[in-house]
Order: sequence, then structure tokens, then C-alpha cells
Amino acid sequence: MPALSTSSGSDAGLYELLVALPAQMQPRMNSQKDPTFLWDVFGEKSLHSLVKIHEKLHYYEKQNLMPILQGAAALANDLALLSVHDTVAQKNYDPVLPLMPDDIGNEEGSVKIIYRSGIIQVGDEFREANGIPSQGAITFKIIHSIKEEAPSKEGKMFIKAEAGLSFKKGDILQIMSQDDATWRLALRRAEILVQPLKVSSRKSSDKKTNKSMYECKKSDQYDTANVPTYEETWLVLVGPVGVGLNEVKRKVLISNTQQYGLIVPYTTRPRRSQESDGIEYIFSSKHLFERNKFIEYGEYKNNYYASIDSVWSVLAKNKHLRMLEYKPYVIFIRPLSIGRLRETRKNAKIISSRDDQGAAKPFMEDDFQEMIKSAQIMEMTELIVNDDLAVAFNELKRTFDKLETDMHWIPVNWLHS
Ligand SMILES: Nc1ncnc2c1ncn2[C@@H]1O[C@H](COP(=O)(O)OP(=O)(O)OP(=O)(O)O)[C@@H](O)[C@H]1O
Repeated sequence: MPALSTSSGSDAGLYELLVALPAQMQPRMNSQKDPTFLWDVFGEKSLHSLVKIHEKLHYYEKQNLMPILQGAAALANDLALLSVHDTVAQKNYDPVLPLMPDDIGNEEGSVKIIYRSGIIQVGDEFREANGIPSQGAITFKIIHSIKEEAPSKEGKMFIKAEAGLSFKKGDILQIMSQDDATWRLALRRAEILVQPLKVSSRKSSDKKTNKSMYECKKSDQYDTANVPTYEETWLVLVGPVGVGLNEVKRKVLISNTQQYGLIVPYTTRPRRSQESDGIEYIFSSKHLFERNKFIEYGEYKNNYYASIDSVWSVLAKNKHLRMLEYKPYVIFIRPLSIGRLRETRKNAKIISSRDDQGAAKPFMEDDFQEMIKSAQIMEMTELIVNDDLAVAFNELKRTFDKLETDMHWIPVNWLHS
């Protein structure tokens, strides 16, 4: 079969070939019917139309087609939009669900559904289903699990409700943390205590606020007020006669004269020869004494002992003096043992209460026994043993320093009395 040729290149030759084909094949045909048949087939008009369309499309295929009409351009945009829509619609945008944990059994279908929705995690608690089962729609209340923290050294603290601290009206709870908006970490306290009292070096302008704190009568008023702080600390040293109160006091005073001041007490006893009025005591008559209002007073061997004005004069000099509506921090100084008193007080002298002149005399066995006996009936906030004077002094200093910085719980009646 000879190669078919086209007159105007490969693009336009197909239609012409169709037209020429029956004539070119005629010499090779035996039957008269064959050329008629071929002519009918290749001469068919619709075939020619199709071939023409094919050739046109083939020609424009490699060119950028621009629609001639404005309406056609809009149609092109719509087609692009539809095409994008179809592409997007065919894509799968479903959430990627977490894999099921291995340890959930087959029967726990509902748990699987909730879990796979990603709302809850392993360890979360399922609490409620509308309160009543199988009635219309079910509302799930889901509480996320919280990791339990290691117990603190200060005491057991709980986060989970089941492990929480039960308490009733009147119990005293010390709040340890309010970091969480819905939970409070607290320790139960046995004593009847209210505010922590902090001694700090606040400016005197804060005193008014503190005063209003004392006047609070209800606990919710304490809650909203500031924690009271005090500039002045009133320390009272108590102990049996001759235990060494003056000695200890003297050591504290000379250790920091800026910080500590002495309250000069009142007394109705006669002034001794070596004493000066206003130094050791302010000497007063019984008549005047009874007309005065004192912070504290006591009676000893028919004589009164008390203090008041001196408190204010110490305050005025800006010395340290703790005041909580005149409730002092009391430190009890006691001897170690009668044996140690005999050893350590060999060269010491007591101002004998039996001697009206108040002459200093060496300690007698009776003095030691009296000291031990009265020490046994005294119970105070803080206890310091005056065996070795230097040790006792250091311990006292440590207590004072702690008072400066630490919080102190105070009995509730201190605020109401
Ligand atoms: N730890 C101690 N070791 C040895 N001697 C001490 C010690 N403490 C105090 N003394 C001595 O004991 C004597 C009595 O001390 P101090 O006068 O201070 O006692 P006091 O408790 O103030 O007595 P009073 O109650 O009669 O005023 C003094 O001679 C003092 O030096």
C-alpha cells in the first residue's frame, strides 16, 4: 500500500486524504462494487464534518484560547469555581482520631466513642449521666484527671475530692495554698488560733490599718483585712527570783542599744539605798498605784509591781517593744537543776527579798530550792534555760530574731479581750 500523502502538512491532510482515498484505491480493486462501497463510506458527509472538527481542535490545542464574548469569560470563572468545589468536596477533612488504647475491652463501646472523640483522656472520671439513666438525651459531665503531686514534707496535702480534708463549723484550717481557683490546700489545726502575726519593720503609717484589725469582731472581717503586722515587740522575761533575769536582760540590752529598750516598772516597795527613782523602778505610793491603770501588775510581799508609762516612753524612743493590745511575748527563763545551780552560782549574789535593805548576799541552799520549786509551776510561751549565761543569751537572741521575721499564730481571745 503506497504511503498516503497530504497537501498541506500533517495538521490539515486527513480530510483531503479521505476525499482522495476512493480514487487512489480504484486500480487495485477487482469488483465493481468495491469502489462504490468505499466511496459511500469515505464520502459520508458526517464523517467529513467530524474530521474537520478534529483538525480544528488539533490546531488550536497548543494555543492559549481567549473567549471572544464577555459572557463566555464569566462562564469560564464559574467553571473554575465549580472545579475547585469538586476538588475540595472530594477531599477527606475528617479529624484524625486518637488510637484506641489496648486495655479498653470490647464491651465498653460508649467509652470508646467518647474516647475517640478526643474529649476525654485515659484516667478521666465519668461522673454523671443527667442523674437519671435512660431518659431522653444524656448529658455527660466529664472531669479531667489531675496528676497527684508528691506529698509535701510539711504535712499531707490532697488534691482529689475523695481524699480531701473533712471539716465542720468551728474547725481551724490553716490554708497552705490558694493557687488553684477551685481548691484550697489546708492543714487542720488543733489549737484555737486565728491570724498569723508577723513582726516586721513597716512604716508607722500602717499602724492605723493594724488597729482596725484588732477591732474586727467577725472572722470574715479578718479574711478581708490585711494580716496585721507590728513594729514593736513587747517581750517579757519571767522566771524565779534569782534565776538571772537582770543578767540576761542586761546582756540583751548592751548587745544592741538601738534595738532594745527597757520598761521601767512601777513599785510600791520602798526604794533601796543603791536604787534611783526612774532607773530600776518608778517608786509610787499604794494610794497612787491603785488609781492608775496598768498593763499588768502583780503583788509580791504586800507590794505592787506594774508598768505603763515606761511602755510609751520606750515606744517614743523607737525601741523594740511588742504590743498586741498590751499582750506581750513571754519568755520563761528557768534554771537547769539544783545541782547545776550549786555549781554555777558559787560566786553569784542574790538581792535578798528577806532583807529590807535589799543587800546582795551569796545564794543559800533555800534560794536554790525556792528557785526550782517556782520554776515548776511556770508555763510560758517560750522556755530558755539559764545554765550557761552565754548559751542562754544566744538562745534568747535567736528567739528575738525569729520574732522579727516569722509569722506567729495568736489566740483568738487576744483580739477580742
Ligand atoms: N547563768 C549564770 N551563771 C552564773 N551566774 C549567774 C547566771 N545568771 C545569773 N547569774 C548571777 O546570779 C545572780 C542573780 O542574777 P540576777 O540578779 O540577774 O537575777 P534575777 O533573776 O534578776 O534576780 P531578782 O529576781 O532577784 O531580780 C547575779 O549575781 C548574776 O550574776
